[in-house]
Amino acid sequence: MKMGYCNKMEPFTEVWNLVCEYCKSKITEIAFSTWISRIEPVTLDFTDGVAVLRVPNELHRQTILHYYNAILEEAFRQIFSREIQIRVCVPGELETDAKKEESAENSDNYEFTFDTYIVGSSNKFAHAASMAVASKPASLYNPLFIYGNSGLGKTHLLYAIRNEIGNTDPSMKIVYIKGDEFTNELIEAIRRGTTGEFHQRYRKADVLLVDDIQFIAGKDSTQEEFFHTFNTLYEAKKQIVLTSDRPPKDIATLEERLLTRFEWGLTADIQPPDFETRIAIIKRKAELLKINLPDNVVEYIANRLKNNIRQLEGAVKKMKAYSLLSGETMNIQTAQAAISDIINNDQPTPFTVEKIIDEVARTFGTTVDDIRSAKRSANISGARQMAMYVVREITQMPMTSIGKEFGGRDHSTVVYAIQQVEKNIARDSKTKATVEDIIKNIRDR
Ligand SMILES: Nc1ncnc2c1ncn2[C@@H]1O[C@H](COP(=O)(O)OP(=O)(O)OP(=O)(O)O)[C@@H](O)[C@H]1O
Repeated sequence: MKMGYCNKMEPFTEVWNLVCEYCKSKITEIAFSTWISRIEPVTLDFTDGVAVLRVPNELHRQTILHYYNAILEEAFRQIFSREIQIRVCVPGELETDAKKEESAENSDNYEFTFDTYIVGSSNKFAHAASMAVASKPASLYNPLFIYGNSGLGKTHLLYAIRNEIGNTDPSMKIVYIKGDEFTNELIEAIRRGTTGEFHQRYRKADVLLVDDIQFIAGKDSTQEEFFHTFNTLYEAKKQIVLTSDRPPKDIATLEERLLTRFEWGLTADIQPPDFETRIAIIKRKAELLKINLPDNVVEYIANRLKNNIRQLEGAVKKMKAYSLLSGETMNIQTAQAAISDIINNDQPTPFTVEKIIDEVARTFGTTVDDIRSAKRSANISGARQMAMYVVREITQMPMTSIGKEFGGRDHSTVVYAIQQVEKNIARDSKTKATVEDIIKNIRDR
């Protein structure tokens, strides 16, 4: 049996019917109906000699690969008198699926707007203030300082402000930046001698939105730069919105002059959502992801994930993924699995020496390479001593191993460095605050 063919068939139903006929003649009816009849033909590519088949789940894939691969290849050989290799995929794996997923994703990736923000007692003040700022930039609260723990919707509000202002007045120059990126960009600009461009970018904004401003604290040149940016914008009556995980007064190494400025406008906090708000959020996320969650499942999730909206959203997404991949229904068992995945994934990542040196480098306005190098300028030596101290504090690594991490320095150098930092901590509160902020930033990152 031979067929004329073009290079790629998508899907290849006719050919597939022939393959099925062949298999039926070789295996039992039960085996056929259990395994072969549930295969979906996806593409047949003659150039590569590959047939892609889709099966409902991983177990099915493994069975086909182990027990039916040979017979399927034989069927193709009979039909085309040539070798065709079989590739078996499960839903979600293929490009076509990727595209479908992408469009589904896009609907998942709903925009961070005021429309998609659920308001409850825990966030209504921050929400109202953000709406006010978005409707009349720089006339009501300037700066607006929003703070709250991770995953409670600070970034969502910043984006909502950006979207709202951008839609109302597309001519507005809106700049969004994260505090640590601001630091990185500044260090880079100083290194390349392009600070002029850096100033322009931020000081010419109509609206400046800085997420996680706490990351600039303790970093002298960044704070200096931000101070001037702030003043320029404020005096030109431009809107500034800042977010942080703490209120200004709790950012230990924030310069006094910045602290005062951050409190000039309005400070609004976001607390963890109450039960009703959690229920509303889960339902809304499920609706946006186009999945149907029974009320008992919604309540089950709301009773277990209380402090972080990102996790609530993660649970709903996980449930959708389970249902797409294995056709599982939305019940308490699936919710249980989704939640335990999230809680397990939520374990803090271990502190690596790299991560620690990176944060210290940022704080001192230098680089990881410099800290690990033999350079001896005061700032780099100070950063190196601090990095050794923090590595010891966090990891309890032996001194000799710490030495190796810092360009092969010996035990006594590490001991000396740590003693120096200890002395500084004892005699000035700024060093102590710097250490605390560095450790907190490493944890939060
Ligand atoms: N009130 C809300 N209504 C709807 N979705 C929300 C709400 N609050 C947070 N979310 C969603 O939760 C997720 C986490 O929110 P977001 O990233 O804004 O948190 P964050 O406070 O900026 O956290 P981090 O400090 O870790 O950056 C986002 O997907 C956001 O859309």
